Amino acid sequence: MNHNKIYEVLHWASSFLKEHGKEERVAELLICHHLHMTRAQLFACLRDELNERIEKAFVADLEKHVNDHIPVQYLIGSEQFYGREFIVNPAVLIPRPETEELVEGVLKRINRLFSKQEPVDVVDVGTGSGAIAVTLALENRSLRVSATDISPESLEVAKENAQRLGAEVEFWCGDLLQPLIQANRKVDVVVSNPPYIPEEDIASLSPVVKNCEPLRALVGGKDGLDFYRRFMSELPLVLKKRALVAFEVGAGQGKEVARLLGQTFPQADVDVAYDINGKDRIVYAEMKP
Ligand SMILES: C[S@@+](CC[C@H](N)C(=O)[O-])C[C@H]1O[C@@H](n2cnc3c(N)ncnc32)[C@H](O)[C@@H]1O
Repeated sequence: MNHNKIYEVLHWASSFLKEHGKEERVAELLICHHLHMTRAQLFACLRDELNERIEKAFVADLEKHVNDHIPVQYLIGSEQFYGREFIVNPAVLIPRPETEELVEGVLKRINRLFSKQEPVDVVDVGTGSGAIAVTLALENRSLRVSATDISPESLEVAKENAQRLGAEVEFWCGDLLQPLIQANRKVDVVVSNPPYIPEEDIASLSPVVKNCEPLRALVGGKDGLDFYRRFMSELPLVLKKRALVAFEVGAGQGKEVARLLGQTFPQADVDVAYDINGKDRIVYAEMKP
């Protein structure tokens, strides 16, 4: 029996995706996943015939992506973050490239603010897949990293990522910083990419985001700022005297989050970092004794 060649199926899949307004590169990502191959390996065997069972599974996934808007990362079960592969499923937000900037900024500031001799305690609040906490722990092995999330399902994914990637992270299930407050834990660094999308903006998000990613990971109340406001009463209870706070924010939120931090910590140096398009991305507050 004659089977379709890989390049023929790929060609058909790319047109199918294009026709439905989806990115054509999804075809390559999905076929590599089904063939258990890297991109380079795929290109070396484009003229081979595609096994019928694999073709069916591949087409079924393409249809889920086009018809049900399931993100390709959930279909293949992983996403790259800071050069590492993180497991993802619909219980967690797919880590975004923008959040890599937050990790980079935090690593730089930790090096500048804290002496190499003292242990630095860091907590990632709302860890999701664990992308931030695990990356910090792997990039700077001397950090003592903990992470919290309100969702036990998210924490399962984060724990699996920590274990597979060989990172030591202590996980806590609970509301914002409450697990640490109750354990009377103090930390040097609080980092968070909390839900920050205003309620009314959810309707205008792409179906891939609003129908598939957990709403609890996205919505930050009426104006998107609920989580930052709630942080202001909890941060003073966990932070040591010399400390760093780093929050990812949505476009247009930097000024208000900076104001909240300045009001809560009048001695702090607060600054907003912008992305290459000039949108506010991260607010940092550095407290010195
Ligand atoms: C925007 S996602 C960020 C996920 C991950 N840190 C990242 O950057 O990819 C926000 C996370 O906050 C968690 N979350 C929502 N409400 C929370 C709460 N009250 N306390 C702790 N975590 C919460 C969600 O479950 C979700 O994992």
